[in-house]
Amino acid sequence: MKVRGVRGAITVEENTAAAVKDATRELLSRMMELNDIAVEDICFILFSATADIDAAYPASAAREMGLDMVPLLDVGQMAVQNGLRMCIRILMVFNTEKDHRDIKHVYLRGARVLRPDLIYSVAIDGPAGAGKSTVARIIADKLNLTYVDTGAMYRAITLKALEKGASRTAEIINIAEESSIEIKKGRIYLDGRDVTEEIRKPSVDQKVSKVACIPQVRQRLVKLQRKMAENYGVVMDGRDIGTTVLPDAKYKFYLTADIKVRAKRRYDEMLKKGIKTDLKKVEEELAERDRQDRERECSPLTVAEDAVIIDTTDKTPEEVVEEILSHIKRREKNVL
Ligand SMILES: Nc1ncnc2c1ncn2[C@@H]1O[C@H](COP(=O)(O)OP(=O)(O)O)[C@@H](O)[C@H]1O
Ligand SMILES: Nc1ccn([C@@H]2O[C@H](COP(=O)(O)OP(=O)(O)O)[C@@H](O)[C@H]2O)c(=O)n1
Repeated sequence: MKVRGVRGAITVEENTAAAVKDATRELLSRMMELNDIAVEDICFILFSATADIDAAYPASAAREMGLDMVPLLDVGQMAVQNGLRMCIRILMVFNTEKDHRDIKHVYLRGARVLRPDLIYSVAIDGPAGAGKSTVARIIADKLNLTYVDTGAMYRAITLKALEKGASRTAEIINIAEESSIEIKKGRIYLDGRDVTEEIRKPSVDQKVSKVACIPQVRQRLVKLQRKMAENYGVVMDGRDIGTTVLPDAKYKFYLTADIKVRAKRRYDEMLKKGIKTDLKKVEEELAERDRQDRERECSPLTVAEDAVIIDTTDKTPEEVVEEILSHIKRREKNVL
């Protein structure tokens, strides 16, 4: 095992013990979760706070989280003219097998401005089967960003509506408003239940675009999606990311491919999962879903003005990833 360090920072809105402890807990949990750090792997943790924070020691929140066997030290942050105010910084040193390039440093809330080179958003939109999720996952991994599959969120609401036999718009809106949806380590949780596989069922495929047409459902999910991108650097894929969810995303891509090729990809995927189907039927369903996604009134599938369009018809996923990374590398110096 090697000894490595991970950095993090977060801002607080007010100088109260509750705000300091809340922020410290949020930051520490996120640093440990993203880097697979167990308590027994931590060597020590240093905390600093700017001079405008004196309501509580950040380390006291760590102790309350069960890190009382870990050496902890609070120090005052050096004051620099016009430096970020109300900020808590953390340096955690721990044992790991990871390469230092794979360490995910975490900058939350107002502290994002400290490392714009690490924390930015990539939006990937396009129709079904264009290859969005395949490449988004790889890109997120290579850039140390968090992958957010927004289609999975619409699918989760659709799954719950099917399970509850809810078909009226008002009932579906209610489900969207009362449900908890979380994405952790590439898996999607609906009210705490892992539904990653279930949301890919053909019955969900058939209904999801209808659910996604309901403006109130979109409002609720877009709010959650923006919150995720506010807190972490993300690669987010969907239909309206570059146009509506993250219109200020630093990078925007629109993937497309011939409908016959997209249908064949989806058909092969289903065969692999042991789902017997008919290629023509898959193509018809895909075309119908595209139609509903393009024609709906609320945030339809369109190309953002500033998106780079990539036709993946004759490209392998590796070629698409290379093309996307070549655009990003022009502006980001840390990308290999
Ligand atoms: N460029 C590509 N060439 C060939 N197959 C691909 C390509 N991109 C994705 N695939 C395959 O096509 C299927 C659909 O891709 P996916 O990434 O799920 O598309 P989307 O997220 O746009 O719906 C997957 O089985 C994936 O392995
Ligand atoms: N940002 C998004 C993402 C998905 N969706 C809807 O959710 C459906 C499923 O999205 P998905 O990305 O899982 O679909 P696939 O392309 O993977 O089949 C889409 O057909 C859209 O109707 C949306 O409206 N807006």
